[in-house]
Amino acid sequence: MASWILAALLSSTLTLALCPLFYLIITSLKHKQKRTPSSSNTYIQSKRPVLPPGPRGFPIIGNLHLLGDLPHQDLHKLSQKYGPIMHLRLGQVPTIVVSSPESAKQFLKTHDLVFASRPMVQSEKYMGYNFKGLAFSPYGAYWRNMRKLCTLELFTNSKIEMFRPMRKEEVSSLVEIVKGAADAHQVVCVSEMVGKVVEDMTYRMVFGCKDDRFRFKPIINEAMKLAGAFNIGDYVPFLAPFDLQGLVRRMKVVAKAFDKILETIIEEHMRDAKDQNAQVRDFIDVMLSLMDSNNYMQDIKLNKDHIKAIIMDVLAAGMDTSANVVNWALPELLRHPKIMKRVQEELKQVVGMDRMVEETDLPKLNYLNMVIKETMRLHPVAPLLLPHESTEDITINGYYIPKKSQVFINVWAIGRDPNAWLENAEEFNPDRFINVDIDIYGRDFQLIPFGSGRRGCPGMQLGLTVVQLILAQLLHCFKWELPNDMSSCDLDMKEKFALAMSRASPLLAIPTSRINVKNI
Ligand code: HEM
Repeated sequence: MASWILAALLSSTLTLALCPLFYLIITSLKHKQKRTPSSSNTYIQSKRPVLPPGPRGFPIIGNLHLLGDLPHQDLHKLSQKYGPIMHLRLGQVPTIVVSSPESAKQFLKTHDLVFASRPMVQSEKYMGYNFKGLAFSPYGAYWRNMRKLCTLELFTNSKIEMFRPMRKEEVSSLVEIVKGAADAHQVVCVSEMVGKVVEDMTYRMVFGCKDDRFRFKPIINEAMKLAGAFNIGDYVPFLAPFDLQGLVRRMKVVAKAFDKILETIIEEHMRDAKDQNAQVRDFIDVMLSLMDSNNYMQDIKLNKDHIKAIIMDVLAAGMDTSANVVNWALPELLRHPKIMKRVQEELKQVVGMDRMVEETDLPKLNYLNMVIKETMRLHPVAPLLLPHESTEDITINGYYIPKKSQVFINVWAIGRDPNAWLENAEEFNPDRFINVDIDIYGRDFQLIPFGSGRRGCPGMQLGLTVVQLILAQLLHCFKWELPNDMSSCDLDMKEKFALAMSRASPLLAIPTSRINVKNI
């Protein structure tokens, strides 16, 4: 971070003409005029709405220097000083950080419509077919149509149901591989195996198969890295043409590689669709069938680029998110053996010891579902959600929020808010949900790992089904221990920030078979 800020400063001093600098200084001064001193009371008492409190910034970079490798944690610390609605300037972009359940409700429910847009970032321009995807499209008719397409055609309950046999097959292959390792007393890389099974499930849903030609993972990993990076071109727009970090160059490489594979796959699907007996098997078939039909997509004639952009979103949004939840839950259970034992007792009661878990068992696994909630409270895979953007000036709690402010909802901080989670907010304790009516679907603002409101996750049900099934199966079929006599206190729980936050180091563990092996 520091190196590219320095690079930006140096090159801006050396290469920029005077005009943009004057413009910047004047813009900075305008921002400062709207600010008042740093006590939050002063803000509320003032008659004219003022920006929320926040740290002072430097010209050009604003407060960018305050964000390190784990920006959600840096913003959490700052919000402890400046309050639950805080203002920063990241480069030239006014940014609001929201860090309490009550204020999140104001942004995502009371004023949902005003904050339903997304900032127009370079990654989406270059890798998202010029804003044709769903996740990073600005709010408007296009986004509404694409959202309808996804919720009415792709992520429906009937589609989730249609892919149930496929999920069963994939989880059974995972169990077989782990069983092989258990029989040989081998250490397995849980993170890698879970990542692979979610990846294969996603390919089969989107493309109808998991052909080795379609190994998108390295491309998606690079795309996620680029989309999650703080790109100076987004924050100091007049520096965008210089591509100081070389990110745009890499985005173009990703876009080209992705497009080449997708073009082949879509062409193959189009050829197959000409067959009279062709069936709709996967997401591409569904979208191709909408290309020629008169449908609800007013004014939008669906073409290949729309389909490719939606596929990019589904691969990026669907794979790492679900895998990361499982990869945070298992180490928490290894660190808390009593909780692990309780989950396994529940599995024994509900499923029995002579068969594997079926999806019909999942709603009955109450304690497992509490473990998942608790995991997502402490380890939300999108700790700042995706950035929202305001479409008009608005005043909230007496604070002026300018149009085109970027808004981060810090769900990582909200999950640790001691006012919302009274007892030992930092402690992993699923029992806190016993007889407590807090759900995970966006209704209760102290727990919103899928966001809430118009931009909330449309793949939530699908993601949760995958998480529950894999976790239940791994815990039912196997006992788990840490390798090399490692104690649970030594388990590294460091985070790696990205669009989907993962563990910094992969989880290694030793499985031992737990249920009657003949029935695996
Ligand atoms: C456990 C797994 C998942 C988690 C934790 C998760 C979380 C999220 C979050 C936090 C957002 C942003 C909400 C906001 O900005 O307010 C989001 C958006 C989105 N998610 Fe998910 N997600 C998961 C699984 C999935 C799956 C499986 C899919 C699709 C296959 C998916 C598709 C999307 C899309 C398309 C958006 C953008 C929605 C929009 O901007 O309108 N997600 N997700």
